[in-house]
Amino acid sequence: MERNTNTLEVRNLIKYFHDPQTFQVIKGISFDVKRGEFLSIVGKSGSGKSTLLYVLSTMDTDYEGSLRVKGNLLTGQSQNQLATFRNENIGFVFQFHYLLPEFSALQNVMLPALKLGKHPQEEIEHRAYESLKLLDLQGQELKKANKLSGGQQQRVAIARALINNPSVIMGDEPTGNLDSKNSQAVQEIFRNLAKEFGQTIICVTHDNDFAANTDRTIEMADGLILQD
Ligand SMILES: Nc1ncnc2c1ncn2[C@@H]1O[C@H](COP(=O)(O)OP(=O)(O)OP(=O)(O)O)[C@@H](O)[C@H]1O
Repeated sequence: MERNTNTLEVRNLIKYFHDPQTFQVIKGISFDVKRGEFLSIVGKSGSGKSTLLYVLSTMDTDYEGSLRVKGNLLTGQSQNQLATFRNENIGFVFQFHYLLPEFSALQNVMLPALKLGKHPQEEIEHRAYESLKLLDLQGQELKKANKLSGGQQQRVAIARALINNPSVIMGDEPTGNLDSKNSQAVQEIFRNLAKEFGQTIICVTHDNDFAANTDRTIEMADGLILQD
């Protein structure tokens, strides 16, 4: 697949919240994200970044406009179809990693692939080891998640996001909980994934250094794109 194909296409996206009064939180935005692009989304608190990411991730389906990922029109698909699509194509990394604390790093990473149910357990385990190795977590595989450092836990969360080999990785403040050294390590990992494997990375961040490290930054203000 060529690098200048679009992984993501957003057209005339509008979203309302109705709590307590109806207001337009996303006011009609359109953009494309290319394969292998590392994109950051920045903007003041309340500008609509997380809301946008929820729509892009297909978790929020209550919007107007259209969303295509890898050429598939996702707007209007059923929750079941979207869940399958997400599991196969989109990886998530959050500020708080939501690992299962009593499960090992390896088990945490294997879970999304077991859930997908497309491959035998031994193959999934092998891929989980590979994924953890890629994130420099060799030797930590069998430790319980709650026995790992914050930076290690976040890298386990990234390994988990990678296990199904998603075309798109989305992060909501993925380094928000890390010190600058660990944050830089995570940025480096994302950059390499984009460059080497052509994965498309989209991260909401408050961190200007993080944004400066990405290929492209979309700045949101009041539900619109202020700068791209
Ligand atoms: N579920 C909801 N119901 C009603 N209003 C909401 C809901 N979620 C968010 N909002 C409002 O929508 C606006 C955009 O919120 P959003 O979380 O997208 O902003 P953000 O740019 O991600 O902010 P931050 O940087 O603080 O995380 C805010 O005014 C917020 O109060």
